[in-house]
Amino acid sequence: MTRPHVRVGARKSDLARTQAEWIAARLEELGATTEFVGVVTTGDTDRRHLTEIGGTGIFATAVRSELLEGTIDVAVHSLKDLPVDPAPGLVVAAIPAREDPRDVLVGRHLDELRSGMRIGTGSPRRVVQLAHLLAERGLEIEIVPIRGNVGTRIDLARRGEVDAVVLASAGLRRLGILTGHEDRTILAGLAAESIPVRDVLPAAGQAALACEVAQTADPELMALMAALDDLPTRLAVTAERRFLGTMEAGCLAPVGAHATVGEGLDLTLRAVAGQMIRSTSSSDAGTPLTLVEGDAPAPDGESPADAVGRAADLGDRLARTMVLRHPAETA
Ligand SMILES: NCc1[nH]cc(CCC(=O)O)c1CC(=O)O
Repeated sequence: MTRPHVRVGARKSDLARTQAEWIAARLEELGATTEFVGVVTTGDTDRRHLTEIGGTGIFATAVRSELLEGTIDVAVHSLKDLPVDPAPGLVVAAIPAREDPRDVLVGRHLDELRSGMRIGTGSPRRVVQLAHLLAERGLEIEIVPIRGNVGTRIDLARRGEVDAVVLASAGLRRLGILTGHEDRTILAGLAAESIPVRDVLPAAGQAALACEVAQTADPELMALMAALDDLPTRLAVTAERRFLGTMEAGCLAPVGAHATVGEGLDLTLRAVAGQMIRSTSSSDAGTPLTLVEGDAPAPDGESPADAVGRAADLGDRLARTMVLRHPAETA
């Protein structure tokens, strides 16, 4: 029998390529041969701020077209960058076990932050939660909009253009920049500290990968995908993404959502929504944050498909609670 050959496509950034290579390595362990196909996306060529380019899925769209055209067999995405609405003709066939879902402050440890410092982040979700956290600690810190890939953002802190930046732990770990399990550490010569999820909730799907294939993919490829799928991760991200979907919030909305999966696949979901901040100082953090939390215990003898349904219902239910409690526009 010949080994299946899988063309694995992703964006061309270092992180996207590393993630695709990780998936390719898993597929090779399962007996496949693989090749990497790099795809250039609008998000990579347009230097404007992401909130200005607008639209969701600017990173995913180009990679998805390659799938639909049949030039690649599997698209590897960061799940948090993948629009919640399914793409016609495509299916997320595998969600492997998630990495550390937390954000990391790079440049200063949390207790080294002082009024007058500047923190760089382009994410509205991070802005609203950091502003709130810093104001609570009596700090007046300017939050500066930045963007760029992981290396570019770390360099801003290294060169002192900002005192610290905020990055996803998962990206840093996948790139091998962050290692070890201490919450406070040194990374590439800079202070770094993982921010507890109770202080800054991650983006829905953060730290998880999504392997997307054509609905018409052959059974052999589908079997490989099934072997990569991790049910606890799928349940957690299903709850988080359904929350986002029901809120009608995109990946650029100031919304965080994080689900944990306990013994026997019991689920807990916590989510936060802020309001679009126009000012960028943490002293003006009068913007209300609304927090909601809910759980969905697993019944005995539940099938995996029913568990996914339960996760989706939890996300849906919590989003409805959020919409009732949260005052104004969140998108
Ligand atoms: N927004 C871009 C992006 N998309 C996925 C990751 C990293 C890892 C992940 O969440 O899977 C990052 C970088 C970051 O937010 O620092």
